Parts: sequence; C-alpha cells; structure tokens
Amino acid sequence: MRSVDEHLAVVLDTVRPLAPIEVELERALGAVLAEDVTSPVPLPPFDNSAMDGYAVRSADVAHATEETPVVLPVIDDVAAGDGAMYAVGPGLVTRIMTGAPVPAGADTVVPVEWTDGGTASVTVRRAAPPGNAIRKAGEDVRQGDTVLTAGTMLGAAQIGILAGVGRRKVLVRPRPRVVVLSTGAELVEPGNRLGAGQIWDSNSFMLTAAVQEAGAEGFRAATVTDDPARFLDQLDAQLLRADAVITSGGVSMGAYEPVKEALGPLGTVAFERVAMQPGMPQGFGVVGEERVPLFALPGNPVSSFVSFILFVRPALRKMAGLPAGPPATITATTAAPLRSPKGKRSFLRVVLSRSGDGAAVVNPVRGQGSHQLAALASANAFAVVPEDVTEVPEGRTVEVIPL
Ligand SMILES: Nc1nc2c(c(=O)[nH]1)N[C@H]1C(S)=C(S)[C@@H](COP(=O)(O)OP(=O)(O)OC[C@H]3O[C@@H](n4cnc5c(N)ncnc54)[C@H](O)[C@@H]3O)O[C@H]1N2
Ligand code: MOO
Repeated sequence: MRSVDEHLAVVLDTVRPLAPIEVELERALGAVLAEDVTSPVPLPPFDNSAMDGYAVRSADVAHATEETPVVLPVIDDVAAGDGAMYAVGPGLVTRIMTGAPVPAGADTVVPVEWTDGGTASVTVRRAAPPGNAIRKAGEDVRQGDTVLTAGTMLGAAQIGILAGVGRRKVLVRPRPRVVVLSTGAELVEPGNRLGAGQIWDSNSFMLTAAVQEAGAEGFRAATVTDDPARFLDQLDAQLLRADAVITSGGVSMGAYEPVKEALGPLGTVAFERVAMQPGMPQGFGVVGEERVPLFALPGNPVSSFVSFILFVRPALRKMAGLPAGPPATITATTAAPLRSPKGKRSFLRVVLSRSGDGAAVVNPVRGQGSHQLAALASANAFAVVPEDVTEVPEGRTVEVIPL
C-alpha cells in the first residue's frame, strides 16, 4: 500500500502551474499574480490635503489661539481634481478640500473645525504645525516601487492597489477550472423522487463546492451510470473546459466500477490503495491530449471529501501558482479516546473548540463511518492518527486539520 505522503508527492510531481494569461482587473479576483507590479508614479502623486480646511504658511498662524485668533484673507478655493491654483503668499490662505493639491507656498493645512469656516476671510483659532494634514507625494509608494510580487493571491485590497497604480490588465495564473463528475447507477438528482435502491447524489455538489472553497472554478457535470463507455463519452465532452477532473465512485473492487474499467486500460491513470482511513482506494493520473490531471476519488462521501482535502486541494494550489503541500495542522488535546485501524493514517471527524484556559480541544463526532455525511457536516476538523497508533487515550495531544 502507498502512504499518504507518497500519494501526495506523486500528485504534486504531476500537476503543473497553469500558464499565465492577461486578464482585465474585474476578472482578476482570486487569481494569483504572475508578474511583479511596479508603480509608474509616486503615490500619492502630489502633496495633497488630508482634511477640509485652509492651506496656509504655518508661520502665519503660529500664534493663533481661542483668545487671540488670527484673521486672514481667503484668495482661492481648491477642490479635489483641481489642477491649476494660485500660490499662497505670506499672510494669505486658500480654502482647500480633502484630496486637493496643496498650493505652492503653503506648508500646512488648518482643519475647518479650528476656524469660523469663512470664505472671504477666515478666523483661525488654533495653530497648525508645518506639515499638518498634508499627505506627502510618494509617502505610500515611490515611483518604480514594487507594490505586489508574483505569487500574490489577489484579494480585494490587492485589486485596489493594482487600480491605484493605473493597471487595467494584469498577468495572472487563472483559477483552475475543475469538472466534477459523479458515477453510480443508484444516484438521483436531489429534488427528484427516490426509487427503490436509490440515493441522492451528494458528492458532486459537495466536491464542486469544495473546489470553489479552494478558490478554483467548479463545474458540476451530469452524473453518469455504471457504464464505462458512457463515462468515457461524458469525460471526453467535459475535457474541453477542464484544467482538472474529479470523479467520484467506481474505483474499488466491485463488479461495476466504471471509472476503473474505463480509465485503467488507458495506462495514464493508476489505481492505488493508499494507507488511510477513509479514502483507501484512489485513482490518479492524466487524461486526454492535454494531459489533464484526473482524480478518481472513492464514492463514499466522507472518503471523497477527505481525499479532496488531502490530495486535490494541494494540487489546485500548485496549479494556481501557490505554495502547495500537505494541509496545515495545529495540535489539540483529545477530550475522548480516538481509535484507528493499524497500518492506516486516520482522519477522524472531530469538533475543535477552545477550553476555558484557551487550549485547543477535540471531540470526535458520533458516526465515524465513511458513509456518514451528516457526521462530517457536524465536524469542523480532522484529527490525524498516525499509521502506527491504534488508540489515542483522552487527554493526549493529536495533530488536527481545521476545516
Ligand atoms: N471488497 C471490497 N469492497 C470495498 C472496498 C474494498 O477494498 N474491497 N473498499 C471500500 C472502500 S474503503 C470504499 S471508500 C468504497 C469505494 O467505492 P467506489 O469508489 O467504488 O464507490 P461506489 O462503490 O460507487 O460507492 C461507494 C458508496 O458511496 C456511495 N456513493 C457513491 N457516489 C455517491 C454520490 N455521488 N453521492 C452520494 N453517495 C455516493 C455509494 O452509493 C456507495 O454506498 O468501496 C468499499 N468497498
Ligand atoms: O476508505 Mo473507504 O474510503 O473507508 O470508505
């Protein structure tokens, strides 16, 4: 049997970061930057006012107090967006708005709250030191500075600075497009009536959602029955739009295993037993001329979800151009004993919480079967029990993968 680490290594050795493409800024959210971005101008591009008030020479208001206010004539009015303006000479002021350029001659801004708000002349009741309420050119970014480096995931703030340095398009690795395909003659689309022996297809919805949660684009393809030829047709049709494919079901030892039967003969997808619980049967390889990575996950819902977290999510990160490896873990104390089969690494469904003293504690949920999806839905973490351990008593430390 292959170890979990060996299987992940095979997956990460196979998948490649997607080729960069240029996209409009509106389409860049969630993508990973594939270039270093510099600013063609300083930011702010010019000295400007941080407040609504009056631009003035600080020396002219140095003695202003409530008791001895200073009255000065207002020579101009500048709003944000104004380009041309008069210089402020000694003994004069210009009314100024937030974001407006500071006129030559002025070295400080008196906030309107410190004055009578006059428009022909203004009474200043408080001194403003040099530089007060002035945002200096280049104090956020100097001209030519790198504002974002390749490999940065673009969130809202990053999109903001890209626009802030004048970019309309940007080079990114696109979010991987992932097709999810469930197999099984027993599967019925949720919303339809169940017949004898049937169940609703939960995996394709769950896995498509997991793909989206992982920051990739998920497409749910129509479920196929247990016919390998139909499965290959559906796969062929879906490959056009796929950077990766996830299938669920049809990979174990039964008489009708369409995924294994269809893909096995191609020779590019290997079916392995991985020493883990749940999720032992795993298929992985590449399909089609473009050698699209394909994950053939086991059909048991909890098995397919665990497999996604352990193998597919790291692969999607690598494809997106992000650092990829095993899921991050924290340590926590067991509030009840945990059991695990010998020779397999177990991923037990647990509730992770904080005890009174702030320490992380885990409680296994009731129902650790690989078909028990409701139990999975009530958990918020996996407790990891190593291959050589069969029992973890209460009060011991375990590694935990928060979900
Ligand atoms: N003789 C053996 N039998 C099984 C073995 C084995 O080693 N020897 N392995 C077991 C393990 S472990 C797993 S996991 C499953 C994997 O089975 P398959 O990947 O072939 O999946 P199916 O047989 O199609 O389905 C398994 C189970 O999951 C349900 N299922 C499937 N798809 C969905 C879906 N889209 N939504 C909801 N539920 C789904 C299906 O009805 C079955 O109950 O094999 C064991 N057997
Ligand atoms: O390993 Mo299977 O994935 O237990 O149910």
